Amino acid sequence: FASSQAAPSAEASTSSSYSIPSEMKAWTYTEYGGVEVLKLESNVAVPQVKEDQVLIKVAAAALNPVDFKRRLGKFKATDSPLPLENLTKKISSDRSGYDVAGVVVKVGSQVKGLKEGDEVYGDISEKALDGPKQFGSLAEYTAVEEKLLALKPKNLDFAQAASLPLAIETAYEGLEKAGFSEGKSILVLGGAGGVGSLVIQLAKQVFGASKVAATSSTGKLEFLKSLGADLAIDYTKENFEDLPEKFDVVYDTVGKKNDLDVALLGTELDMIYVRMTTGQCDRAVKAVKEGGSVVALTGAVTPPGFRFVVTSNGDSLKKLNPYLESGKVKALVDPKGPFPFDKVNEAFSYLETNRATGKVVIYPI
Ligand SMILES: NC(=O)C1=CN([C@@H]2O[C@H](COP(=O)(O)OP(=O)(O)OC[C@H]3O[C@@H](n4cnc5c(N)ncnc54)[C@H](OP(=O)(O)O)[C@@H]3O)[C@@H](O)[C@H]2O)C=CC1
Ligand SMILES: CC[C@H]1OC(C)=C(O)C1=O
Repeated sequence: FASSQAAPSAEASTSSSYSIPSEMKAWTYTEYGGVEVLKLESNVAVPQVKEDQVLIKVAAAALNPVDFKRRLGKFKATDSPLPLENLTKKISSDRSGYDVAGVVVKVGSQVKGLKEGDEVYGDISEKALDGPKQFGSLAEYTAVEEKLLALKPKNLDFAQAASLPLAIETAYEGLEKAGFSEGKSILVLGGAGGVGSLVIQLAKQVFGASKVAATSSTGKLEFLKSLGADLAIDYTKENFEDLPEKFDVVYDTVGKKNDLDVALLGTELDMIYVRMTTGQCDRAVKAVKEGGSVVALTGAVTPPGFRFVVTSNGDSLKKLNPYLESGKVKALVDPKGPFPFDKVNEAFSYLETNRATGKVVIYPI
């Protein structure tokens, strides 16, 4: 079968004391579309490790919106090719899943800092959109460059660890790019989501924010405060940009509203019309102080806002591990999960409601 993996050279990987199969169970899709194109296949090729990679026996994975956006074909221009099915129905690769936590079972010949048996976590694709790996973490095994991984925090189980990488690296990278620092104030749009819930915590616990405000719907306001938000704003009742207080940084994790949100909210039509006709970034720039920064993760960007795409980096996780191991920063697994491996389609259906609280995790695998 065709595969993006070059045939590993003899010295690409060392032998392993673990017995590793040639095929595995993995979630895959061979065409773009909704959750209905997702299939749990049992004859997917186990990825070969390159010299700088380790093979991980996956214990847990987490879902991110980029997974379903890719599956819908939103990024096909820069995406890796779809998996191929050959005559004997072998599937070349599996695709979904960036976040992984598991055990190293094989190391490439150039790997220096990891060994078999290490418990690790990370985001497996260095560039989320620019040629992401053709295989993903929603599988029994996955291959990842050593530089993208860190040892799992000792106090976290695999499900908690898997919930973190892409979201915490996005939160951290956005705060860094915004020049956020001690004594500054921040407004987090989408404070209850995977990224927003970590922006609140990092701003408070790692960067030393003077004030953290955040938005969510009515039922999640206390959750925002439990994360460290000093001010929880109910977006179904007030527009944050109308508040007199302005902030040094506004971190927008919401971007454009989608129809589904309107359907769910369903009340105060005027408020919804306002929200529907203006993206959050248009509004975010009205809440930032002169000379402040507006971080945008998705959708149209209004100056002085800027948008970036997360870069996976194990060193960021290593830097944040002490905050996780001390409990200052908490991993947040959405209480509707974790979802077992055979329920990934249900997990995606839930994530795609845009209502997840913290992270949607797949465990056990
Ligand atoms: N550029 C990049 O590198 C990255 C981009 N992203 C993008 O950022 C966005 C957020 O990602 P992620 O946090 O994982 O998403 P989630 O699926 O976790 O977001 C769900 C959360 O969004 C909240 N929410 C929805 N609408 C609003 C609103 N109008 N105001 C306030 N909160 C709202 C919901 O709270 P409630 O139920 O109260 O509405 C819910 O808790 C996605 O579009 C994702 O694609 C994510 C990571 C990296
Ligand atoms: C351009 C934003 C895009 O990149 C990631 C990782 C997402 O989740 C997006 O929407």
